[in-house]
Amino acid sequence: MLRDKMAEMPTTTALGVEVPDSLSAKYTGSFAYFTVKDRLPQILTKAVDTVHRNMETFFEKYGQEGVEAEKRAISLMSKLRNELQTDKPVLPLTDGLPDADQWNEYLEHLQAGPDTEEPSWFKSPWLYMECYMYRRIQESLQLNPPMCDFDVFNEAKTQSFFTSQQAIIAICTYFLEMKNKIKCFKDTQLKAEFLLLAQVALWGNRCDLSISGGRENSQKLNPLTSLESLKPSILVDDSEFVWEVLINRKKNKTSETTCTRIDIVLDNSGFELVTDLILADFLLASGLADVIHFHGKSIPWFVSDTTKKDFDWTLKQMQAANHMQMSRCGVMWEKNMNQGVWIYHDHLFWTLPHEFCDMPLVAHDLYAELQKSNLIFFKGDLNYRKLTGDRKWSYTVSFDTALRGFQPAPLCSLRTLKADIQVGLKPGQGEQLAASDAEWMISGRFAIIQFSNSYQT
Ligand SMILES: O=P(O)(O)OC[C@@]1(O)O[C@H](CO)[C@@H](O)[C@@H]1O
Ligand SMILES: [Mn+2]
Repeated sequence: MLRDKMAEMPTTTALGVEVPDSLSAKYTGSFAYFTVKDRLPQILTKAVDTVHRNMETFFEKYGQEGVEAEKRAISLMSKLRNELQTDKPVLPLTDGLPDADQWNEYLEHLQAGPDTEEPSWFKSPWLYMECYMYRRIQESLQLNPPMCDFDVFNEAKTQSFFTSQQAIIAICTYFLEMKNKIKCFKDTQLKAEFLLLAQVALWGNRCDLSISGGRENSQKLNPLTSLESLKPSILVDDSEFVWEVLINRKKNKTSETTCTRIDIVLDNSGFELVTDLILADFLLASGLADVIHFHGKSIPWFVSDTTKKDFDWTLKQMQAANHMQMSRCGVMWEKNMNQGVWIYHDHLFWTLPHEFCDMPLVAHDLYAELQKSNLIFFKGDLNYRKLTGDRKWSYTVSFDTALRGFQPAPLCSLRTLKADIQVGLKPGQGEQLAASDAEWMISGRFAIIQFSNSYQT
């Protein structure tokens, strides 16, 4: 039973460091508390409004049956909002989706845990409760066909793509001009371009619709013009180590058969996804990689996270754009997918509540898949929270310690800080930031490029 396995998870790290408590809304004043109290209800209200606004369309498409299904879905989401706001106990899932049992086993694990109280919104771990909310939104639709495939966040995601057009055009134009010369680049030039595109993908993570509570949050300005001024805001910059892994692998290639695989665990669709696709294209064009594996979400998640539908829509939208550079990128990227040098996965694990250190136990197939990678990029804040277990680590605990054995391959987090958790800082660095900017961990103004190479084969 998963519950028994989870119960065996050590409470100290391999280095004997006590594993701290999880972030939780039980800590009033924490970002978790503010999120559960204010932000999640806002996101839920927007989701209900979106379903409401589509009533007409549903009637045209599905007649009265569709309208009745919508009304039932709305009432389930409204009930969910009430449970959240009144700190009701967590309920098991009833929609019979393939992951429902794993969710319910996780709930049993919490119920059997040391806390005497029933798992609930303002008492249980923040990571669990926030993930659970998005899975309950899916349940409210799944239980009411033909709503099953309706994405309550689709409008916001597509809108975010369109309002980022100028920025997308700017980075596509830059990339294509650079790509035309790439075959003549020396390693120093390749390195400069890698560092630049990694930073574009890093700051692309600010375009996230969960932190904005579902409000518009796209990239309007050309991101290339602000990179230099943003460098001091990168609190941990391990990009040199990442570069070393890439260039050493390229230099030590013994034969054409040696295949370098890079994985990108995606985050938000829209502008951030385009920055990830440009980075992926560069890694292939530079010869630093031979194949890129993308990992997206299997259901609509944290408002703007990328699903397969979003990924495919973005490629189509790029190809159909009436701007040449966008369209040329879209055509190249569609070709990469068709030729199998870009591969898309959406394992159910990414939309479970688990910390990544549980992956070998809970999703051994995915862990084994990631062990085939030569380097894994994890985009964004939620992935960082899961990498580090969303726990109350002190700032100076090492990234490796916080990973608690999650080491499938060399890995790098590209994350703008939007939750009150950060490890791997220098002594005094966190305190200094807190003194100068009370919101340094939640505003998205700061970022990290954090690398771990202590993978275990
Ligand atoms: O993973 P992302 O898109 O970078 O950020 C997700 C996020 O907006 O949602 C949570 C707060 O609601 C935090 O993890 C973070 O602020
Ligand atoms: Mn996200």
